Amino acid sequence: MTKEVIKFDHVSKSFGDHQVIKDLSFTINAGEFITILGTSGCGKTTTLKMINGLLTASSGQVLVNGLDPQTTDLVALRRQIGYVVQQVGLFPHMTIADNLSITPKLMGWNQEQIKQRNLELLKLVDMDNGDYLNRYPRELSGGQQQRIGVARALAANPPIVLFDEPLGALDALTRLNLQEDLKKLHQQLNDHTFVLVTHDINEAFFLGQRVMIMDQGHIEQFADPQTIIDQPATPFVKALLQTEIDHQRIWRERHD
Ligand SMILES: Nc1ncnc2c1ncn2[C@@H]1O[C@H](COP(=O)(O)OP(=O)(O)OP(=O)(O)O)[C@@H](O)[C@H]1O
Repeated sequence: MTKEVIKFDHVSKSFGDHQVIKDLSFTINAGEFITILGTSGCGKTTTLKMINGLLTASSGQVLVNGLDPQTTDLVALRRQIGYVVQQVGLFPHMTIADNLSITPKLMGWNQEQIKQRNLELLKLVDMDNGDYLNRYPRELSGGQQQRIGVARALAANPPIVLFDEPLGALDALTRLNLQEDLKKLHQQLNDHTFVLVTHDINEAFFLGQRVMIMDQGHIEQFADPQTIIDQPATPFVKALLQTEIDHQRIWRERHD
């Protein structure tokens, strides 16, 4: 039976008199890998931040595992939701081990549990092949830092992980590798729900079991990639798909 883990019910969000999110309603089920795709400024990050309580809805209701993020305490929320951002957000003056331990410490785990979990986490993100735990973030490449960012979000094994443009700052090859690894990670974790924001159409369609296409604060289409390709719901979605077809045509013309 499918279980709803994230539910938006007629949610809107305004900053001053600028309404950024307009009457947004959707549900995400346990274990899904959802991508949110849209142009810059359409409200993707705002939507993600209303899931983990960093922003409050101006009207309507957000529910995460039946809880309202606004009225749930920080520790309970961190147990439910991991968060990975493009800027990685590792603390530069803390070792990788200490960065990974932040949430487990907050939850009162003992030293041995934390040590054990750190080793498991490095394995999960394919970084168990070197002595990374005692290094500082500046001693890792951008791709490795991003892997640690993912590991840190998974530290307390939250059932939901939110990713905000996690691969945006990486070169194309590293990005492709990490896309593959994120997909594998989701399969390996099995019942975890991933929600990933991107403006890269290929990334959205490769990773998302369902893709939420947004424009100007509302959903244009929310469906699996094949349905979107076969039956684009709106002129905006058609135009978005066309940009990708145009890119590929230009690429072929240049290289034939
Ligand atoms: N704290 C804030 N105060 C005022 N306006 C904000 C705030 N946060 C976001 N906005 C505005 O809300 C709109 C949506 O922003 P949001 O960051 O959600 O877009 P996005 O789709 O994630 O864009 P991008 O892909 O560029 O990150 C933008 O016009 C932005 O300027």
